[in-house]
Amino acid sequence: MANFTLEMLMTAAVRRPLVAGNWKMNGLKASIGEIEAIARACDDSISARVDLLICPPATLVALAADSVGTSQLAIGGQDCHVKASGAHTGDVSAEMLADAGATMVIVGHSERRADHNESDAIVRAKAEAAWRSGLTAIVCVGESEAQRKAGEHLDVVGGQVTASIPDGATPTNLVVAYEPIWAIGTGLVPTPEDVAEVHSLVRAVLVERFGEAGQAMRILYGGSVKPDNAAALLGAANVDGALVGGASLKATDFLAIARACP
Ligand SMILES: O=C(CO)COP(=O)(O)O
Repeated sequence: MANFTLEMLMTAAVRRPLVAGNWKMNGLKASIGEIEAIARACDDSISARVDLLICPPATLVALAADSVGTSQLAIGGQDCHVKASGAHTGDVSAEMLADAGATMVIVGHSERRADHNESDAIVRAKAEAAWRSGLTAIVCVGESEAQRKAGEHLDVVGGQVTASIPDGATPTNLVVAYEPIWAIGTGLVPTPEDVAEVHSLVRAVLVERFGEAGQAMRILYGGSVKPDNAAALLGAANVDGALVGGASLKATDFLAIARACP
């Protein structure tokens, strides 16, 4: 029991929360003021305990990275190609995102898996591409509503974590985001107990594969996180931050979620 308590204290100290905003296909140059407002707020007490990241559309990554300057707000991409360059019209590589000033990239978001037929193997290759360019990969996993109703959520998420994360993951180059598909953009949220159940499973899979390093890897929750439910969701066991969609488009809402980190 004493060991267990010590371990929990140590891991709590190691895992600094990350609150990340995924702007999806939203945002024009005129929206950069929201990112600047978040960057300014980063200079206060928030940045002392929480890492903040905004992933704008690819068209705004360079502008956003320039705008945040030396503040503590990081800028990321929402997807990357598996290759660094080549004949892939319309795609963006991890190398290009890094060149534009990004330090992280989301891979395997359920909208990419659904809209672009991305398999676990492709997501894994994208995470490797991210690492080759020095980016941290935020690997997304999550079950559908039908899978949840059938009681398959743990099997589905465990399988995705195993198959989507490459060998060589570390607490620095990998973040996992659990985003139940049925909670994205719907206003439906799992209970903190339901979130803790899945995050504990993800933690166990990471520790089994990566040993002690798995204890230090961050696992974010995403899906209808708002200022009024953030404290409860972020307080659940093994939740190390949030991946926020709609509520990240407004600096005030995003910052309220960041401040709700325990
Ligand atoms: O998909 C999400 C973040 O990647 C979650 O989106 P919402 O916060 O809008 O539900």
